[in-house]
Amino acid sequence: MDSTDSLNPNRALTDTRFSDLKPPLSRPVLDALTQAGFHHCTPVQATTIPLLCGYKDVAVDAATGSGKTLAFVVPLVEILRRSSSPPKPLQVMGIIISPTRELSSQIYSVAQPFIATLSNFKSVLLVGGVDVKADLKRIEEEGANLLIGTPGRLFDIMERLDILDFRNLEVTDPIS
Ligand SMILES: Nc1ncnc2c1ncn2[C@@H]1O[C@H](COP(=O)(O)OP(=O)(O)OP(=O)(O)O)[C@@H](O)[C@H]1O
Repeated sequence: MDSTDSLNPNRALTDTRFSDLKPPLSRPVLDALTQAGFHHCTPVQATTIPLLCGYKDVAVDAATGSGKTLAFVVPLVEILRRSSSPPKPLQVMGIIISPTRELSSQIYSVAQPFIATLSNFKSVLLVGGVDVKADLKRIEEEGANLLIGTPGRLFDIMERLDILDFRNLEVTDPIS
């Protein structure tokens, strides 16, 4: 944490520990949070993580630095952990879209320790400024279960790579 972080008023912590949340987070995710030095939730995390873990649709508008990244990465990984078997290499289980390369890279880095708790699960960063052919080759060779990137590159990859299986993302329940 740098000196500006400790002065960041948007990141005030609540009394709620990650280990207090209901439904409870899994042990590997709690361990990854502890390892990263995160013990108490920010307000946006305390509010949204339980809702998302309960499969609610959530839209959040919160200040910069308020901890939104973990607020969606933690429930995403929790939900992925509920799957009884690891996905096939080209089975896409989730997509995180963000407007800039920098934000996508930041989300990708923050997500890694949590993604690492999933077995046989591959996340890929897909942003402009990198040779698209290299992205395609990497996906074909290593697989892609979670796509994190910017809209242009994600769309490009989806158009070019029909071997990716998006069927798991289809909405099966009407939103009420
Ligand atoms: N529960 C927590 N405890 C301590 N630090 C935290 C916690 N959650 C997030 N942080 C830290 O707060 C900082 C801001 O978090 P984050 O980048 O997720 O905010 P954000 O709301 O997504 O901001 P932005 O809108 O700029 O993307 C990061 O340095 C992150 O490591």
